[in-house]
Amino acid sequence: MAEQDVIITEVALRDGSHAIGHQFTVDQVVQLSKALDDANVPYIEVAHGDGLAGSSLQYGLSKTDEMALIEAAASVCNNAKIAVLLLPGIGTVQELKQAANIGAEMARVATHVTEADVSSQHIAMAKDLGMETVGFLMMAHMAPVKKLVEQAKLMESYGADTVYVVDSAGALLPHEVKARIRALRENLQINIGFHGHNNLSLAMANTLAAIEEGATRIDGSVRCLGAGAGNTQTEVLVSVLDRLGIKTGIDLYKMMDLSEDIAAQILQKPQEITKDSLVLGYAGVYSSFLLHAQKAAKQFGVDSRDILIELGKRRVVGGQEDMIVDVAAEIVKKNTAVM
Ligand SMILES: CC[C@H](O)CC(=O)C(=O)O
Ligand SMILES: [Mn+2]
Repeated sequence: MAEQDVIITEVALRDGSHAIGHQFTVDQVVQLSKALDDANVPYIEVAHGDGLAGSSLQYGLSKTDEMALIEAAASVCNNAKIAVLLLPGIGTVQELKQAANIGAEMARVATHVTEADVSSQHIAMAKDLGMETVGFLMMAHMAPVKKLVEQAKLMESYGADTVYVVDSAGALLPHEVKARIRALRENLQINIGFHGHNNLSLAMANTLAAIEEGATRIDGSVRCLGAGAGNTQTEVLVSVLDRLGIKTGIDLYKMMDLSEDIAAQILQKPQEITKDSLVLGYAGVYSSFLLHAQKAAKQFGVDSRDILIELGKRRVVGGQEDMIVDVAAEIVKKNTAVM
């Protein structure tokens, strides 16, 4: 029997960046990475929430240069491999090279679910750099299964070792996850992964549905330290998989301890499904939009849920963060006209 049936990537140090306004410090990253490595977590993703070079006015400025965070994480891990996320158009092959030089061993190249073709250069470069490569198809609820398969096959043809179904909005229902993973399983030769968000309280159910259909690469965030309501909670996932007899190779007690002692201290407030994170899942909006929408709601004196619902109707995708303020301003205009 294999040592691991399911391989977990811990994403708190990248996806969790959204939840804390990209304020990670070297000290936090060192503490968490060291503990995750000690708990035998195989992959730890570290980067700005929006991937390499995400630090900007558009996406939010990082407190600490992400390269310093990546280097710090790599320097304290004995077994865990450091993964980085890269969204072509935000990050470039230059940042990828830099990350590889300082210890990143896995490149996860993320595109909108219908735009896999923009990943070919970055996947090829990651392979040239000797990195393990992942194609990350975001906002997977926005494309029909056939389209998703077509896009995943493109990533496979560029050399990706794994393709992920990414439920960025936490909008997918378990039967929708099943259909997607099954179709990928039937049509691709490479590993299939799943990345969930808990906005509709379905991250665990969706993850189990994905595993049932053959996904072997799964993302989790300890203490739900991820965008929106967070991701599938890693320590809970490890417990559930253990009960199912599915091996992750992760030490459960150590995972629970680091959740309590380190991750909980990083969160500015305990992670829960709030009215706003719930609306992300309900309306199908990118989880990373949460803090931006809340900020705009405050600035314009409107209900953040109205902004998110409208963004969902307009099918706004990553990279269109400027629309959040536009929508808030339009709601004010509309409300004033009615008065
Ligand atoms: C903005 C990138 C995004 O946070 C990637 C991701 O984790 C997702 O789409 O869920
Ligand atoms: Mn995510």
